[in-house]
Amino acid sequence: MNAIIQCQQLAKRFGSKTVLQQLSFELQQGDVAALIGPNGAGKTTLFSILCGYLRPDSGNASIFGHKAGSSALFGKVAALPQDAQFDPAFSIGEQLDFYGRLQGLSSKAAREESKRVLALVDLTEQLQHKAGALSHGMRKRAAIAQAFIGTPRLVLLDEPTAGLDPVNALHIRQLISRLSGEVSFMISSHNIFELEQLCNKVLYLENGQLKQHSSSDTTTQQLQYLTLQLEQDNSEAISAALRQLPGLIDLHCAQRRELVLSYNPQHNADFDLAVLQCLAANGWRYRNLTKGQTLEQKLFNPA
Ligand SMILES: Nc1ncnc2c1ncn2[C@@H]1O[C@H](COP(=O)(O)OP(=O)(O)OP(=O)(O)O)[C@@H](O)[C@H]1O
Repeated sequence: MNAIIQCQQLAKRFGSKTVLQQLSFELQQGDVAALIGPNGAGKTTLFSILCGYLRPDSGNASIFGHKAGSSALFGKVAALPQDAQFDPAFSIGEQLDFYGRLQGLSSKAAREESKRVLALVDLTEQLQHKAGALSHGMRKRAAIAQAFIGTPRLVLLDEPTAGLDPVNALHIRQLISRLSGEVSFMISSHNIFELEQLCNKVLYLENGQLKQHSSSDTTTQQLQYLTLQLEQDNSEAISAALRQLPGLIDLHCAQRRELVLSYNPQHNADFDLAVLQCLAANGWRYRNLTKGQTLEQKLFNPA
């Protein structure tokens, strides 16, 4: 097996707060791996260590056999940081050219590369546009394009579809799926549904610890889903209470007044009942609670 990422006993603290604890896992060539976990679980910290932006306090992280962040990985590993931004003063093309030049391309080759990666995310027309003239979704797609400059063999994407509408999110998933034959991916997201469609491996982080590390064949297929439509704008309070329920794997706000929960019925066979009991105990009214596929899956993957 060709390991692309090997982490052994990785640990990281910020001051007195332990953010990652004794994290050990391996990803193989061709894997599309999901990194999931609640807010503050340590996903971005792990990404930052893998990218070489942060050093672990102890343990090892290696990529293609080299220490994370080492110069041997230059051009082989690319990342989309969670809050990637473009400079509003320059055009998208100029900024992508700059990243291409940093990778050693000539001006002409960098311009061709900028066009190629913008075409991947359907932004060919926006080459000359400044970032400020693009919608949030377009800026996000341009940032994803930046991660594909050159020929990276591993791409780390932190929340690649956050803030995108369902159609744009679908385009990004299709792009990842199309490229996954040539490139290995590690993707962090709160949207477990998209990860289920894309990923063959799941890393579940909670409080800086790896709770599950397994193939999606054996993990996500065991998961069940609930969509909870609320009567009022009290999703934050309800989410906080539901996150305490045993068996919960992920919870996200799919849209205003709609929460989507995934859970492992092997950990809690009566999870749906527990949700109803929690709502009743707090006097929270809801409009609808459904089991199964999301609207997005029904709309875009009717088969
Ligand atoms: N530079 C820092 N200094 C101090 N604490 C930090 C720093 N970066 C992250 N943390 C803390 O480390 C913990 C993990 O943060 P991290 O951003 O890795 O979580 P996450 O899983 O990516 O969260 P989210 O899903 O909200 O993006 C949090 O408690 C956060 O407050």
